[in-house]
Amino acid sequence: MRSPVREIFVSVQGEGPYAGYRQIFVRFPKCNLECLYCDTPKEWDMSNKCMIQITPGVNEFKEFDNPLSNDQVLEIIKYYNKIHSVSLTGGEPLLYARFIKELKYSRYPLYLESNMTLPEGAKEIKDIIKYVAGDFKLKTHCDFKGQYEKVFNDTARSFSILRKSSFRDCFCKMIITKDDEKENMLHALDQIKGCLSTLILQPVTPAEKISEPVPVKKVMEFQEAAMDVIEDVRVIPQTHKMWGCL
Ligand SMILES: C[S@@+](CC[C@H](N)C(=O)[O-])C[C@H]1O[C@@H](n2cnc3c(N)ncnc32)[C@H](O)[C@@H]1O
Ligand SMILES: Nc1nc2[nH]cc(C(=O)O)c2c(=O)[nH]1
Ligand code: SF4
Ligand SMILES: [Mg+2]
Repeated sequence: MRSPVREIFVSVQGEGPYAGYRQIFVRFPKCNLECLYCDTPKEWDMSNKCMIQITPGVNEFKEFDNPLSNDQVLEIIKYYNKIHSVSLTGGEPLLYARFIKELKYSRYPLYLESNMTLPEGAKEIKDIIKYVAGDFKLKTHCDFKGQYEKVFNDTARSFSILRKSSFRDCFCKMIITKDDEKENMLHALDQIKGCLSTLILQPVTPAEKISEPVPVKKVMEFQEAAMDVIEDVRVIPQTHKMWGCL
């Protein structure tokens, strides 16, 4: 099987409870959502090459023709040493669940970075993902075109499918902007609390369409309220942006 891949590189995980671990990032193109704060470019067509990093930390890339086969991706993964896990990200990796299923013989464990809105994709890959970094998008994060209730329910279903188990860790990242309301965060958390090891409150990094940061007081209030629901609630901003790694 083949899939378009935007880029493959080695970096240090910058978000959530695994921040600091050395990972391979496999970034798929395209997404089913358009979050206002998204820091990943959207434009993509099949004439784009897949950019493969040669040396970790160095911005030199080899170009591969798209789409890539599973075997090619597995070979590229094998090429890098001393890796904690392979972050499957995007865009939205669950759009490529059938392709990801064929990466089960990866040299390193698979770490899914997902918006969790595609439960059918979640079902396909639930047995091969060791780490789930799942976002729960709140109402203000994009234009849900009147469909937020469906997105909300699909997200809760995906968390239930990919819940923590003896084999798998599952945590949730909620991006917090100045416009988010505590009640919406708590309503979301209530649906998924039994599926998680940890809730990460990730203050938005100001981007093109969201230029203002979230006030510290707001984040502290969100954390305090969330701790009534689950024990482990941490505030961790995107750390890779601080030192300029990919
Ligand atoms: C680019 S997304 C790709 C994976 C998947 N589509 C998702 O949204 O989880 C990776 C992570 O970056 C986060 N992110 C993107 N832009 C951000 C920003 N401006 N501030 C904080 N987090 C951001 C997303 O919320 C998500 O947790
Ligand atoms: N260093 C680093 N950490 C990350 N954690 C999640 C990322 C993503 O874009 O999915 C990301 C990323 O792009 N870079
Ligand atoms: S779901 Fe992820 S990739 Fe898609 S727009 Fe939102 S942050 Fe960007
Ligand atoms: Mg990123």
